[in-house]
Amino acid sequence: MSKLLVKKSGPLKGSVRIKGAKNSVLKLMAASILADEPCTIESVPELLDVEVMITLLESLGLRIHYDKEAEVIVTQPAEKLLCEAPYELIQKMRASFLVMGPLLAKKGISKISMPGGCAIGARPIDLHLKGFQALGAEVTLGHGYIEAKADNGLVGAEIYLDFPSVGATENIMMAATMAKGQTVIQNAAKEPEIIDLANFLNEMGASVKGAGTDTIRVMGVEKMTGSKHQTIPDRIIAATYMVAAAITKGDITIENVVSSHVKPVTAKLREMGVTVEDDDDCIRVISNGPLKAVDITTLPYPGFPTDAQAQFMALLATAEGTSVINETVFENRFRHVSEINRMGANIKIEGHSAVIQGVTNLQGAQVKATDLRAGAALVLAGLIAEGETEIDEIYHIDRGYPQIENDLLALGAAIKRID
Ligand SMILES: CC(=O)N[C@H]1[C@@H](OP(=O)(O)OP(=O)(O)OC[C@H]2O[C@@H](n3ccc(=O)[nH]c3=O)[C@H](O)[C@@H]2O)O[C@H](CO)[C@@H](O)[C@@H]1O
Ligand SMILES: C=C(OP(=O)(O)O)C(=O)O
Repeated sequence: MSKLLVKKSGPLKGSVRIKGAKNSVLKLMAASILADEPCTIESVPELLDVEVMITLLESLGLRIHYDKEAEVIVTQPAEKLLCEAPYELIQKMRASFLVMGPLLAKKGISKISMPGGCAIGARPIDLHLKGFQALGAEVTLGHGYIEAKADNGLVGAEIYLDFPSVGATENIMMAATMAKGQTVIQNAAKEPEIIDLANFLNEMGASVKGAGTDTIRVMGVEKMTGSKHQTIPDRIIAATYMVAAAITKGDITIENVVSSHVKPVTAKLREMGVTVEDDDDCIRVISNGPLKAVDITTLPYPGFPTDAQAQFMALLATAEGTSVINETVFENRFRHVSEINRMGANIKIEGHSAVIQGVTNLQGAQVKATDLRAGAALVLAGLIAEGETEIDEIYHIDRGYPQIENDLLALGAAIKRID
């Protein structure tokens, strides 16, 4: 199994270009199920999760061509679209569940393995299912599978989400594209990835209005065509490299980023005493003084992203003073705490909060990535820890960072992958 070896690296310097967002591209790929014609998706990063989605779509009958060099995926509609997604694929990646909405819209039936909990929490799918039921689907559970069926097709409805779930908003939005009449999703998630998906759906002939606000209106259409779409840049990878600059007292320019997507991250770095210069699509992060402790509460967008929480935990581990991180999005997203503490940090968990007492330095240790962003946090901590840090179970990191070591090497980090 591969590992990453990270050595104390000194200030990282230079520029890095951000690739397409994992959390957007997986949904765009799922949405291509709806099209009667080929779809072209650009800026597709080379990630494990993308491979899983390709396998899943192929298992449903779509034909996929992925040009990794050009970062382009072309999807061809299935001659006979199947509607069942097995456990093997769903358990590998939660975003697999996002094929349910499009399948239901297109075929009137879909049978998907129930996704289990994962390293960051139980992650139920009740809001997705309530949405499908409101659209007229009959939902049954049995033998570990969820079957949703609408013999006479879906019918538009008003749906209020108890929580602005990203996945539920996306799944319901896709299901509603071909329902009869209008669907209104209230308390919808407002993440940039939702807007990207809505734009793609509209380019395919759907009528989705209000994405990016808390009320999304979808007017059903009869048919969806092909489309060509460029994926938005990955705001969480951008945030990770912003932290890399801050933690190593470096100077990194991040290119191909939408600055407004990382505002909460920029604000927290500035509060810590880091200089952040931002243009619309480029951010320079310069860090040379001491880092101040700050408090952070994760929230749905435009709040501070839970997907950047672990990386900030690594950063705050050596800030001056005591910081508190409140995790409000997932109920169990602190598994990285014990790993960062193995490196000499002083972090205590109190319910949904982590109290971080800054220490003067970290020490390299053998640690393991417990989930994707936890892994990224350990890489960041390894960059400033005395000696060498050996990170195991890095397949988690490969789910969401295309060859993280190459980006960091180019910025001057001492990092290598070993088998
Ligand atoms: C592939 C992808 O895009 N993943 C992102 C997506 O995950 P995902 O779409 O799974 O996240 P959600 O916004 O749905 O989940 C947020 C919270 O709502 C709860 N919930 C969700 C659905 C539901 O039916 N019932 C329910 O209780 C979840 O357990 C969690 O506590 O948004 C999260 C929140 O920004 C990010 O951390 C993930 O990186
Ligand atoms: C939690 C994440 O992804 P997923 O929802 O695919 O587990 C993430 O991207 O940080």
